[in-house]
Amino acid sequence: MFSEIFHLDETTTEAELLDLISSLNADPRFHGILVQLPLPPQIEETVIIEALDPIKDVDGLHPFNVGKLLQGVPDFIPATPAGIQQILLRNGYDPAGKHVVVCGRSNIVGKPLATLLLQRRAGSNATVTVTHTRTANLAEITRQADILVAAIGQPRAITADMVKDGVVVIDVGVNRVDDSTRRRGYRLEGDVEFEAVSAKAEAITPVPGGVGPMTIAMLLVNTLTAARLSIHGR
Ligand SMILES: Nc1nc(=O)c2c([nH]1)NC[C@@H]1CN(c3ccc(C(=O)N[C@@H](CCC(=O)O)C(=O)O)cc3)C=[N+]21
Repeated sequence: MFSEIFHLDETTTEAELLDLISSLNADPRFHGILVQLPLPPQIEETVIIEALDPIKDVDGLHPFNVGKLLQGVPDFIPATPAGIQQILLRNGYDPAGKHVVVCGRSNIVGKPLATLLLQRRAGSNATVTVTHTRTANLAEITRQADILVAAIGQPRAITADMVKDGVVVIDVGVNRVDDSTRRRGYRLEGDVEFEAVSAKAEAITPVPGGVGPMTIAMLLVNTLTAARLSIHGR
C-alpha cells in the first residue's frame, strides 16, 4: 500500500491546507485522505472536512458520510467507533439489548459511536446513553452501564466506584502523561483507572494495546473501501 505523510507547519493557513486537499482530491494515487485532528486555531475544522472529497474521506467525518451513518447506510464507519464495535463482537460482547454508556460527545468518537451502536443492524441494537462535561450525576449513569466506553480525554476519569460488577469497559483515552523514566519522556494512559476498575470488570481494554491498534486496522479497512469505491462507484 502506498501512503504519504504531509507534515505541515503549525502556522499553515486555512487556504494552504485547502490547496493541499484539492490537489489530493484530484490525485488518483490517493484513494484516502486523513486530516489529523485537532487543527490549530487559525484553521476551521468544518471548512477543512467539507473540502474533502466524500469518496476519499476514510475518517467518515464529511457531512455526507456523517449523514449516511445516521441513516444506517454508511460507506465509511469512523475508524475508532468501528474498532470498538469489532472489539466487542470479536470477544463475544454483542451490544444488542445492552445499556451502552458512552462518556464523551466528540465528532470523532462519542457521537459516531453512539450512532453506530444505535442502528437496527447486526452488531448494534444497543440502548445508548451519551454523557458529557455538563452531565449531572455522572457516576449514577455510568453505574448503569453494561458496556462503558470512556472517550473523555482525561487520565483516571473513570474510577472503580463509577462502574458495576461485571461491566465491560472500553478505554478510548490516549493521554500523554509526563514520565522521565520513559525514552520518549511520557507514557500513554487511558481515561480509566485500570487496576481498580479491572477488579470489578468482566473485561477491559488496556492502553496502549487496546482501541488504538484497532483504530488503525479499521482505517485500513476504510482505505480498501475507498479504493473499491473509486473503481466501482457506490
Ligand atoms: N482525523 C483523525 N482521526 C483519528 O483517528 C485521530 C486523529 N485525527 N487525531 C489523533 C487521534 C489519536 N489516534 C490514535 C490512533 C491510534 C493510536 C495507537 O495505536 N496507539 C498505540 C500506542 C502508540 C504509542 O505507544 O505511542 C496503542 O494504543 O497501543 C493512538 C492514537 C487517532 N486519532
